[in-house]
Amino acid sequence: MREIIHTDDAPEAVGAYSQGVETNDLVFTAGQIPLTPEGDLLDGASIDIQTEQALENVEAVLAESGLEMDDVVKMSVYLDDIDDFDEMNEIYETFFDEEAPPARSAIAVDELPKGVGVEIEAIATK
Ligand SMILES: C=C(N)C(=O)O
Repeated sequence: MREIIHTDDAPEAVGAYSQGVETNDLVFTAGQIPLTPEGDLLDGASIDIQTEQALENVEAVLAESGLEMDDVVKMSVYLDDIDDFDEMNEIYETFFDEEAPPARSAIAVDELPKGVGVEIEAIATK
């Protein structure tokens, strides 16, 4: 089983990908950038605002599958600038149970789509 997830509560894809894909037991979100569901790109915003929007988008895609952030098993965070790591973490941690957050990778990359500062994706279990 492979089911495409789509919700108006997360932004439309900016390329040839689905907002999320559901399999029997797992939900994979696309990398979410700080783009609002209405299509406003927050590329000039501070990294905490960008992180919050990206995570709200992840949350919305998961919600379409009936899942919550506590169902996430692995997060991947891509930063345009590793100096944003601490500021990203301050917002990031507010989205999860502080005793049992998911596994995570946080990686600085050369560039991100649309010139944003952060892109975040999740793998969640049903
Ligand atoms: C933003 C993306 N997830 C992409 O371009 O693949």
